[in-house]
Amino acid sequence: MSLFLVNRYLGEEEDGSTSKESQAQLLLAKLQHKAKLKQNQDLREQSVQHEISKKRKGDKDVSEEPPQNKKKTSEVDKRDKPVKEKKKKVANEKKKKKKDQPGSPAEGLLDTPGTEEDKGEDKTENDMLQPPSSKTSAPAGFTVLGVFENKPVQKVNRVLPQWLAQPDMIHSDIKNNLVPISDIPGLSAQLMKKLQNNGIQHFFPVQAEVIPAILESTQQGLLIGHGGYKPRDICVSAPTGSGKTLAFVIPVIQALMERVVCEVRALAVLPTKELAQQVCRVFTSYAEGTPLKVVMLAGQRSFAAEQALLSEHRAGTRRSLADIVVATPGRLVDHINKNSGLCLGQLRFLIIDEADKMVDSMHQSWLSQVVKAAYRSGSGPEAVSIFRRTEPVYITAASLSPPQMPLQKLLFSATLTQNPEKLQQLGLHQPRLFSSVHSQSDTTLDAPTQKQDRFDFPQGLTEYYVPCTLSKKPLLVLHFILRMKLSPILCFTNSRETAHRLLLLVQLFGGVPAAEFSSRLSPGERKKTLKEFEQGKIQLLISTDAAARGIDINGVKCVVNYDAPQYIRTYIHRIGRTARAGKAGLAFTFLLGVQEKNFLQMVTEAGSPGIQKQIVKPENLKSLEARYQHTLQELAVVIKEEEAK
Ligand SMILES: Nc1ncnc2c1ncn2[C@@H]1O[C@H](COP(=O)(O)OP(=O)(O)OP(=O)(O)O)[C@@H](O)[C@H]1O
Repeated sequence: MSLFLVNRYLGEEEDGSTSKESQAQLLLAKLQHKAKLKQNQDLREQSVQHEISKKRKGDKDVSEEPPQNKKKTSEVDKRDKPVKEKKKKVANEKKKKKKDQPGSPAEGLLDTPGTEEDKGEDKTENDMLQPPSSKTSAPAGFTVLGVFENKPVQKVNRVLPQWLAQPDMIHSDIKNNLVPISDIPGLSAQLMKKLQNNGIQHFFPVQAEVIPAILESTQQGLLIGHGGYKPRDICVSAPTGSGKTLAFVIPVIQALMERVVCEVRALAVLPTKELAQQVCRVFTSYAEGTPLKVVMLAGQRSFAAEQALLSEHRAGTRRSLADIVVATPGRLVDHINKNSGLCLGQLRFLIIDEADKMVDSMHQSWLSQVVKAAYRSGSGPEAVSIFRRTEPVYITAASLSPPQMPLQKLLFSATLTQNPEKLQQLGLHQPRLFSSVHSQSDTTLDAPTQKQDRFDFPQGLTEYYVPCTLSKKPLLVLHFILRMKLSPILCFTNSRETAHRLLLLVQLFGGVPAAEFSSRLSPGERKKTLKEFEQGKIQLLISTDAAARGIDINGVKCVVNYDAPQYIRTYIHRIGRTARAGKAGLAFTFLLGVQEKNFLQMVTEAGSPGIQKQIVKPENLKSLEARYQHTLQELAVVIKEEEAK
């Protein structure tokens, strides 16, 4: 039995009682009647047509009469003429009127609909070449297909992700935004005492913002994030010398200081040995008096020595000897691959300092190796405990539900990239950005005008550029140090050869304790040189970009860019070696004529508060000139001797 009754239309029902057969017959009869009526009508039309054509034939016969009869017809024509002329006149007037109308075909725009006759007469050769569509006006409310207009294409704006577009703002004015250390919740009395002993009574703005944010993510202890969720990763972009190091050292020490078992729970990765040493020193200083142990993996010691510092094996079991590891990426990867004593299975904080530089070195795939090691599940009882963790692929309710120890990334830089594609390589989890750059709070970046990222410059810095020629550059350095007494000066060159030759020249000239800092020196020699510069034994340090990033040398009054830096990031890090911690500092950049325009544009676009022109008059250099020329000759000899070696 069917579930539905399907009603079919069977024609109009005259009587509900009529059977289906009689209905069909009635329908058929109706149709036949209609067909007959149509047939009759056709026949009537045909006979009318026939009559008309017969009549026309008769007319034609008359027109084809011999000429004598034509006069008659012409008279008929004459009689008809005024009527015809009248018609023509009306038609012409119509045409004229149409031409005068704005938007008429005369202006090459749309046709107004006219009679067939009009159309035929108006058609010119040009009109015939026009595509038919352009000659037809569109009835109101309809779009004419096939008519293509040149519409301006809308510009596509790059839209920054919310977290990048709307960061937590950090004051760039250090001096007027100091926060007493006691105002920051969650710091132990022991750590506060340590800070005070190190002469720190107040936190700088970046520290006041970032320390509580990191501590908040550890409120539930180290094993589980806030509310059971994985904590948000943190990115910090703040000027050079604004105190970013303590912004991660203090909360990490605070979070780990009550740990029971020693395991590597914090790993700080830095691009150079010198920076790793510097950060390791700060960690060690604040870990003093706590059970925490800090180990550096930067190739300062032999691999075996570093191995011994990391862990020991007793009765067949591994025991970690490090809570905090500070490393360079290359050496770290070596230990991950070759040293079973390094276990990152319980890593809680991954600190990436100079993060933009570290993103650039991502081709070495150090980060993926660290993350892989951190999520490698152990084989012991850990494998089934809370310490087991799986690398989240997609964030879903299911992937977030099993509680597991979180791995939180903390990124720091003075020139953190705003390029989401670059940042994506870091695999950040719901990142939160702290930034002192105000100019890009807008959510959209106008791609063509926004050529480069904008950065915040140190508050106490004054920037100058010095127009000069190639041959006068060394003389200018001597003038700055001997006549203007701007020492200690940190002078940057673009190559280690230039650094070395400039040092030879300054040494030959005499009167200035100087040294070089580049890859020509061994790590030990570099360490010694930095120490002597800091102690004031060296007044002029001539360096490659090896000392451009992160190096914190107390009391550098002046930075000189002997060679103009090619990239804005390099410039910002170089000049950031002075004017640190809210102090004053000077930066001079020597510019050749051809470099001026591009360099000044680069610096202005990056958000420099203003770079001033400093002209050194030739007469100011005169007193040094004769000795300088003599020294140049001596230099040529010395270089020849060096090359001969
Ligand atoms: N709260 C503070 N009070 C006084 N001095 C501080 C404070 N915090 C940091 N400093 C000092 O400021 C100097 C710069 O700090 P730090 O090296 O951390 O800067 P940074 O932001 O990491 O700079 P860069 O981007 O160049 O690496 C250091 O000498 C440090 O000891």
